[in-house]
Amino acid sequence: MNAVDLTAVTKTYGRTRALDAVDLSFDRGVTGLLGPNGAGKTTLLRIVATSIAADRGDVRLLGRDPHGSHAELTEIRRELGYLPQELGYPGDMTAFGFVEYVAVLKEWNDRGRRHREVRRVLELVGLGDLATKRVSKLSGGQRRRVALAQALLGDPRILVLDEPTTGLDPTQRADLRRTLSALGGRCAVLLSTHQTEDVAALCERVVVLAGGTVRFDGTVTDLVATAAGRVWLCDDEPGTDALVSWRTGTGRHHVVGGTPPPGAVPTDPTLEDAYLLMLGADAHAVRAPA
Ligand SMILES: Nc1ncnc2c1ncn2[C@@H]1O[C@H](COP(=O)(O)OP(=O)(O)OP(=O)(O)O)[C@@H](O)[C@H]1O
Repeated sequence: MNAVDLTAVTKTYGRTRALDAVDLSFDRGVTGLLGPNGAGKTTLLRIVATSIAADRGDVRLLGRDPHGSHAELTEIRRELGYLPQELGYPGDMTAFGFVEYVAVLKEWNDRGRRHREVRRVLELVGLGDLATKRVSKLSGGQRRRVALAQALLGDPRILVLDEPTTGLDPTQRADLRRTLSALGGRCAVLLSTHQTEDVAALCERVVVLAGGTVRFDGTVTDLVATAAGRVWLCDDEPGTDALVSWRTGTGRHHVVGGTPPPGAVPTDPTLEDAYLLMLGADAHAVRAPA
């Protein structure tokens, strides 16, 4: 039995088909979900987190149907942690108070056990020393870690993280990677991000979504291999048929796709190069604002 089994899952908002007959299964390990804006990543994560229902298709979480009975849903939610893209903090709570509030909602009724668990998850995200600080006074990255702490309550078997690295500085991102890779050994971690380097550093598996469908599902190494021989460094401005190119800090041009410019030297592709090539024209929407 997989932790998560999705079969022909479809979700439509009005006229927008956010997910179109998606088949995916997840078990132990860290899977990165990549895709341009509007690809359907958050919709997929919200379905796995039982926050919304699919219109069609079958969703099995830990072998159970989240919309079968209230008892089944409760059983699933006990084993599920969810970090949404945006999380509101009611009132002017401390970090400890907020995580404890979520623990109460998750029916951690024994006060002593609950307090120990809240302290454990705050330590796990490196916020032990800031537990008594008001959330409103924390930095954006620290607040994101409070949000992560609540998702880790009870050592879930399914962990759903929507853009967990947003707002984290490089040290915090490295700490988060260490925490998540350790968790991946015993639970199914599913995370969405726009940071291909986080996926390259952390995930065994990568799923690329675009337009509500799965464009790639495999290892990071296999995705990177699809770009072999299609990325170059050159001194002169590349031709117009390159998919994308930019001038690097060394003054050379990094060219992805198209025909090799004169004097171009092949270079090892990154996951970002492979991702851009995989999405082709759609990928420009991702890089355009940069
Ligand atoms: N509540 C909603 N009502 C209407 N349309 C929605 C709603 N939520 C999502 N959509 C639409 O569904 C599509 C998929 O959105 P979703 O948020 O799942 O994408 P995403 O890949 O997470 O995007 P992003 O990277 O921008 O967060 C988009 O076209 C979006 O506009």
